[in-house]
Amino acid sequence: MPRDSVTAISPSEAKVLFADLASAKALVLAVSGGPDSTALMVLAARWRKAMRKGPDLIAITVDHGLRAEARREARDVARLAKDLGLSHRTLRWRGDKPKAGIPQAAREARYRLLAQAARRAGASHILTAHTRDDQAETVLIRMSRGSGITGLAAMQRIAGTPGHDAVLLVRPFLDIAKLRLIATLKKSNVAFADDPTNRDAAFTRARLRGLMPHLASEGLDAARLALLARRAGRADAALEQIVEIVWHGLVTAGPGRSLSFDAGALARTPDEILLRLLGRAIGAVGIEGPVQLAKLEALAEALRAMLGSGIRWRRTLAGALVTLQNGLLCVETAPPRRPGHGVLARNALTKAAGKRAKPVKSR
Ligand SMILES: Nc1ncnc2c1ncn2[C@@H]1O[C@H](COP(=O)(O)OP(=O)(O)OP(=O)(O)O)[C@@H](O)[C@H]1O
Repeated sequence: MPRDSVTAISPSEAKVLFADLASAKALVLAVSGGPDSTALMVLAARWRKAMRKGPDLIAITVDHGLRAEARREARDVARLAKDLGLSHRTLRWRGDKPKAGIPQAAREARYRLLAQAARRAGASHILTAHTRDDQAETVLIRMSRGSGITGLAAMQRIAGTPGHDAVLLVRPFLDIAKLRLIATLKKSNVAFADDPTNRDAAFTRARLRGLMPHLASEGLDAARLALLARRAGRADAALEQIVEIVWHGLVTAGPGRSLSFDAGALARTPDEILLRLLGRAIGAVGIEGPVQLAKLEALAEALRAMLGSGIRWRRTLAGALVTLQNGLLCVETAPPRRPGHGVLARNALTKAAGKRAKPVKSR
């Protein structure tokens, strides 16, 4: 990174970063106590102080109960919040912790607690301190999984809070280098916590973070990866808009929650659009959650081969039944599995459909 770009964030720059939030009633700041979120708290507090009227700011720290130091770090955040004139609460993740998949479970618990706190405070938005470096790592993770355009678009500045869509999640620092946030804290002599799990090679993200300097020496630095995300995001938004128009032109609501499409029109639709139409339809009527991209691709490919053949064709995916007959593609909720047959019935159904049952998120 060029030396001149490692400058502290100025008050006028912070004003631009938070500008669209000025009319909110209240905002929750998600503050772990690490450098990024400590900078979020400091900059948001100064921004608010400079305004006569503006949102109430509530800093929230989630103690996941996973590290001994977490309690002390939460107390340090509380102390700094008080110095900055902000209200602060520490919320604890109670109950049994899973043996595997701790980062994902902690993340879900964190967003649940933050969304609850936001609702209680009448806050429309939760602000996190994700930086351009986090965005770059997310792009690398998605690349390693062979993600499509939607996945490569990585994180958005504003999106629904995962699992709690009614509260918006805002990432004002998504285009800001982490080093600039550290420079901001150093300039103001504000201390922050160091979480060693950020360097723990047991986690994919930490391992990819370790690769960043090597990739940067070949030109694949955080700025380039974030640029890729932005361009993918632009293409993804355009595709979604086209899909929206095509959807309304092609879809007919049938009995129950069923949806049908003219097979001839689908046959003329480009692969990416056909894929997204199918994904939407299955997402709307399926009862087993989001569908994995690779499974959707396999279904769309099989369907493409049958469109126009005149042959009756059926598949189930993610709790949706997809039927092609009489020139129509119908997508409806799959019939319930027979009670008492558990795994056997499930396997028989999915084997017949040539699919594995458990869907996971599509990217
Ligand atoms: N314990 C915590 N308490 C409050 N906020 C937190 C906590 N941990 C993380 N955050 C918020 O989430 C942001 C991202 O943190 P981190 O990158 O560690 O989380 P993550 O699990 O990768 O999040 P995501 O999955 O949403 O990318 C932080 O900048 C901070 O705003």
